[in-house]
Amino acid sequence: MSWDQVWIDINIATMSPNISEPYGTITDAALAVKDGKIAWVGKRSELPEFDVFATPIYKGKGGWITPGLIDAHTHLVFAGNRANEFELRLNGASYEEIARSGGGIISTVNACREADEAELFELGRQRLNALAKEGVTTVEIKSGYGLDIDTELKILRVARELGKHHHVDVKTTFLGAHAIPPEYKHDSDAYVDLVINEMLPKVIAEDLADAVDVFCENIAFNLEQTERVLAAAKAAGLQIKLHAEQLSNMGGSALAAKLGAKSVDHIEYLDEDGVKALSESGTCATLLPGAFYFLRETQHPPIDLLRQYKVPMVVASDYNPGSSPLCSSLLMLNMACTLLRLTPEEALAGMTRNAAKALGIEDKVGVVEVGMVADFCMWNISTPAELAYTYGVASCVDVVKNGHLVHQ
Ligand SMILES: N=CN[C@@H](CCC(=O)O)C(=O)O
Ligand SMILES: [Zn+2]
Repeated sequence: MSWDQVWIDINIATMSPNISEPYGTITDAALAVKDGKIAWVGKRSELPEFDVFATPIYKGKGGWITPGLIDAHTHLVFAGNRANEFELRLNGASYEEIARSGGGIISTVNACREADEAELFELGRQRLNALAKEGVTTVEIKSGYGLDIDTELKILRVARELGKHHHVDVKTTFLGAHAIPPEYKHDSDAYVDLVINEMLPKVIAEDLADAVDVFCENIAFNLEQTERVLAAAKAAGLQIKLHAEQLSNMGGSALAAKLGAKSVDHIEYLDEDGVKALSESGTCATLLPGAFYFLRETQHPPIDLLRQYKVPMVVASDYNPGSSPLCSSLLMLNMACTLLRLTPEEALAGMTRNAAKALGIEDKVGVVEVGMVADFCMWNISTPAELAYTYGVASCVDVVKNGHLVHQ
């Protein structure tokens, strides 16, 4: 056998649904990489013979390999911060009150309109580095802090550039319908027209987005406006997804499911009919424990119903300056378990296999299987549950991206 690299002295949490062990585990395992793909995976004792002098061999010292982590929901290109609103909330103001009084998303919009591409790129790069150090190999980045043509395009261009200059793969999402900008305060339908008729065509012409998202909420866009944006995106051949049922039950999830959305995200107020709709359409449910924690929400997403109807659950950071200023994949695994009561295995599936599904890349990444892209992490842990159990002890010792060992 001729391989580019071989890993031994390892255990593997493959996260493959084809292996019935918890985490799709293979203990005393080996893994071989060729041409950027996983070429062989299985028991060390069954590893075919290969040229041990010509092949780099990496020894995992009994640690664990997992698929590279996938953060399927972030807003990590933004300027400024909202520490002042954190203080306001601690003095009694609610997230909705701050948004309605012109703060919230709009204050970050003002900062992003001021910032140039170089500044946004550098801020984004630092945040991407922080996620990469914790084993993230693919990230989704949304626009939505521009709310005018130039700034929305600027943010998406920066996100695309980050993907070109960083080993982490970047999937981009156009979220022009994130909030109603002050200029359209009294005519939100006209803003939706702008998003559909002027922004979206430009986004498509420059190939700046893989997907389109909307914030369907009483402080943002109603159901009819949401449907208009998502239908236009779908007609243009883009993937669709939705910020839905975060602060109230607007029925956005069922609408998104009907339109074939890849995921609905937040979903604290999702009801059983909404869960059934997700199940029928194969739409993923993205849980954002960082926002749940930081906004001190009391309404829990319907985890038991999602389990009952076998809806794939995704866990993401939602990294953003307003509702989740927490740039950490591992912290999200922990919070998904402690706050939302996922099992550590469900949480890890939510940042690997199911996250890949939410981004439409499940045929390439998200599990350690032969033929998949060689994106994986080597962890200094004694059981995969440790990834969710502990926090703050750096345990990601190696990252392999597209078959290359990353030095970070
Ligand atoms: N919910 C809407 N959008 C973001 C928050 C954005 C902000 O507050 O800046 C979210 O996913 O939580
Ligand atoms: Zn979000």
